[in-house]
Amino acid sequence: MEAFEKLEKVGGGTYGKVYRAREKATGLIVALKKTRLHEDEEGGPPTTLCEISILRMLGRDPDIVRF
Ligand SMILES: Nc1ncnc2c1ncn2[C@@H]1O[C@H](COP(=O)(O)OP(=O)(O)OP(=O)(O)O)[C@@H](O)[C@H]1O
Repeated sequence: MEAFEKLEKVGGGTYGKVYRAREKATGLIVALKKTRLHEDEEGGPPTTLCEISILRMLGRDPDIVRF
């Protein structure tokens, strides 16, 4: 999170908030999604892991971040 500067909130879904943000190193404007993580769920919430795995599958698009 320290690598990004939050600019403003652009939306919110069931699982978290989405911010317009700037990557400090490159100046790139990105959508930053902050999800609620529950410490008692080992490895993270299933819905968040599912979304990350789908984004990884789409990872060849230059507009989608790589994990
Ligand atoms: N890449 C993006 N660029 C601009 N706005 C975005 C982006 N991603 C999300 N948003 C905004 O944030 C909102 C919430 O997105 P998020 O992915 O958290 O939830 P959702 O999938 O829309 O809803 P839910 O999780 O409830 O099904 C979106 O409706 C949209 O307004």
